[in-house]
Amino acid sequence: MTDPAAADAAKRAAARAAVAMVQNGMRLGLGTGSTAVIMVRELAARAAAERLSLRCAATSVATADLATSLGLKVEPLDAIGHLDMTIDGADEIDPDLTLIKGGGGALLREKIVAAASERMVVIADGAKVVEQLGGFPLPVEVLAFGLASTQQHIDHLLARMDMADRPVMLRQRSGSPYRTDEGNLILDLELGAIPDPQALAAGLSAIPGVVEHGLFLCLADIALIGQPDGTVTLLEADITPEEDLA
Ligand SMILES: O=C[C@H](O)[C@H](O)[C@H](O)COP(=O)(O)O
Repeated sequence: MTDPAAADAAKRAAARAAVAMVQNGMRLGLGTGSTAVIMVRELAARAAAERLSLRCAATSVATADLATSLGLKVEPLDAIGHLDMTIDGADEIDPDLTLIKGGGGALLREKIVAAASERMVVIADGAKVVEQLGGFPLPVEVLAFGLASTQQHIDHLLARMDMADRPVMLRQRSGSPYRTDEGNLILDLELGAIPDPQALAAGLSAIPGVVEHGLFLCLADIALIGQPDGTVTLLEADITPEEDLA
C-alpha cells in the first residue's frame, strides 16, 4: 500500500475492530508502532467515553508515554501479572500467523508482553499479509558486548540454512547504532525469504549474544486486517479465508 492516507485508513479500521473487542475490567498489552499508536488513541477515546476501567502494560517507552498522556492507566507488566489481551501491529504475517516484528525496535518487550497474554490480536493493513516471511528484514536484538562474534555465529547459521551471504545490517539511527529500550543493538537480516521460520528461530535463540529475534511463533491468535474502505478481515491460524467483520 503506497498511498499513506489509504494505509492509515486501513490501520484505523483494524485498530477500531480490535478496540471493539476490549471489555470493561480487562488487563491489556499495548503494542508499538504506527498501527499501535492509532489503536492506543482509539482505545483511550473509547475508555474515556464509556468510563472503562482498564489496566495496561506497554511494550515500549514510547507507547507507555503516549497511553499515559491520553489518560490510560499504564503499569509495569509485573504489577499486573497475566494479561487478558495484547493488541499489537506486525511487519509481516504469514498464513500460520507467524509474524515478523521489530521494525520499530520493540520486539523484545513485545514478545514478553504477548507471551504474558491470554490472547494476542494482531492489527495491520493488507500489505503486511504474505505467503512466505522474509521480504521484511528480520530484526534480531543483540548485546553490544561481543557484537562481531555474535554476528559471525549468525552468518554461520545462515550458511548452514542455505542462506549464505545474506546481508546482515546493524540498524542505525541518526548516524549512530540504534539502541533499544533495553540498551541493546538490532541486526536486520535481509533474507528475502524464510523457508523454515521454526528452524531459524531455534538457531537464532541458541546463539549467545542474541537477546531475542523478531519471529513470533504460535503467539498470535487472530489478525485483524484492515482495508482503506474500512472493512476488516479476520485471519486465524491455518484457516483461510476468513470472515468479514465490517
Ligand atoms: O517494533 C515494532 C513493532 O514490532 C511494530 O508492531 C511493527 O514494526 C509494525 O509497525 P507498524 O504498525 O508501524 O507497521
